[in-house]
Amino acid sequence: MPSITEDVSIGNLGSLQTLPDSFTWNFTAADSLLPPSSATVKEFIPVINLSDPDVTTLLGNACKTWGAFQIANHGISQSLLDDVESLSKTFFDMPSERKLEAASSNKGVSGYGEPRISPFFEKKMWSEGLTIADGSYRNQFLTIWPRDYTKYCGIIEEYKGEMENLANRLLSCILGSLGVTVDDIEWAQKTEKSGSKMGRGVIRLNHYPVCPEPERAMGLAAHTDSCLLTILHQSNMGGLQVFKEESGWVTVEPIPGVLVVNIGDLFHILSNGKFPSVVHRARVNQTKSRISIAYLWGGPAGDVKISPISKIVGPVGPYLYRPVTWSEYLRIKFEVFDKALDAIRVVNPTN
Ligand SMILES: C=C1C[C@]23C[C@@]1(O)CC[C@H]2[C@@]12CCC[C@@](C)(C(=O)O1)[C@H]2[C@@H]3C(=O)O
Ligand SMILES: O=C(O)CCC(=O)C(=O)O
Ligand SMILES: [Fe+2]
Repeated sequence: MPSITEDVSIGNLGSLQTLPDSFTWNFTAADSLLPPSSATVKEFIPVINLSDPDVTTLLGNACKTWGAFQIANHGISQSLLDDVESLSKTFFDMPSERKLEAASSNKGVSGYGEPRISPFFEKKMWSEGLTIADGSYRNQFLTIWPRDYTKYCGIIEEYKGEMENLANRLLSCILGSLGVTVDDIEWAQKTEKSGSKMGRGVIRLNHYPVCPEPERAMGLAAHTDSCLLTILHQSNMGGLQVFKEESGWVTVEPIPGVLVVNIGDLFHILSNGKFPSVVHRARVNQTKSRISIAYLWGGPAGDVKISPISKIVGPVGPYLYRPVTWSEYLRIKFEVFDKALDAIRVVNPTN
C-alpha cells in the first residue's frame, strides 16, 4: 500500500485527523510512562527558589539526583516570557508555506524545521521548531515579518541577554555545590581577561500541535542536550518528561512563571560525570497544542575547549573525558547521537 506519509508537511500537523504511519511509534515497555512496579509514589523534579539561602546545596542535590530542576525567583520578567511565547505562537500559526520561508539551509542548525535529531529515528516526531543559533534569524524575521521585524528582533535579543545572565548565575551556583568556582575553569578566566563576552546560546522555539493519537506519537524523542545547561520555558501545557533510573519517565508539570533547567552533555564533561546530563523527551496532547522555548547555553564564546575541571577530578584523576569545543562536540553528536559522550571518553567505565 502506498504510504501517505511523504506528503505530510510538519507545518500542517495540527490539521490531521489521523496519525500517519511515519509518525506512529512502536513503543516498548521501557518507553512507557509507568514507573517500575516498586515505585508507588508519584515523583516531581525539585522546584528551587533561587533566593533560598540553601540554594547551592539544593541545586547540587537536584543535579546529582535528577539532572533537572525547576527554578522560581529567577529574575526573568513574566512579560518577557509572555512576549517570547506570543512571538512563537505568531510564528507557528502562520501557513506552512510562510514558515518554510524561514527553513533552515544549514542542515537544521538555524531556521525552521524538524528537530535536528530526527535522522536518528525511524519514525517522525510530532513537532516543528525554529532554531535561532546565529544572526541569520534577522533576515528570516525580515522576510516573514517586514512590519514587526524590529519588535520581534528586540524580544529575541532581550531574551538571549537575560537567559545568558541567568545561565552564568546558575553555573556559579552549581559549581559551588561541587566545591569549585568559575575561577577554577581555565576558559572562564581566559574569556574574562580577554574582555570577550562569554556565551554562546541557541534558542529553539518548539511547537507540538494537537495530535489525533498522542499515545502512539512522540513530540521530541528521548535525548540529552549537547550544551552546558538548558533553560526551558514551557507554556501552560505539560509534555516534558525526564528519565530517572529508578522511576522511569517523570512528567514535569508546568508551574506558571517557573523555568525548567536541564543539565547538558558539556556539564557532564565539565563535572567529570559527577552531574550527568539528563535524558528527556516531549509527549503530545489530543486537545491542546503546546509551545516550549529552550535556551541551550554552550558556555564560552569562541573555540574554547571544555574539559573536566581539575579540582573536581582531584590529584589522582582520572579525567574521564578529553577536551572538546562545543562545535566539535556537536559534530560528534550529530554523527553518533547518544554515543557522543562515549566517543570522547578516555577512561573506560570498567578501568
Ligand atoms: C546547538 C544545537 C543544539 C541542538 C542542535 C543545535 O544545532 C540546534 C538545536 C538544538 C536542539 C534543540 C532540540 C533538541 C536537540 C537535541 C535538537 O535536535 O536540536 C537540540 C540539539 C542538542 O542539544 O544537541
Ligand atoms: O519541549 C520540551 O519540553 C522539551 C524541549 C527540549 O528538550 C529541547 O528543546 O531540547
Ligand atoms: Fe532537550
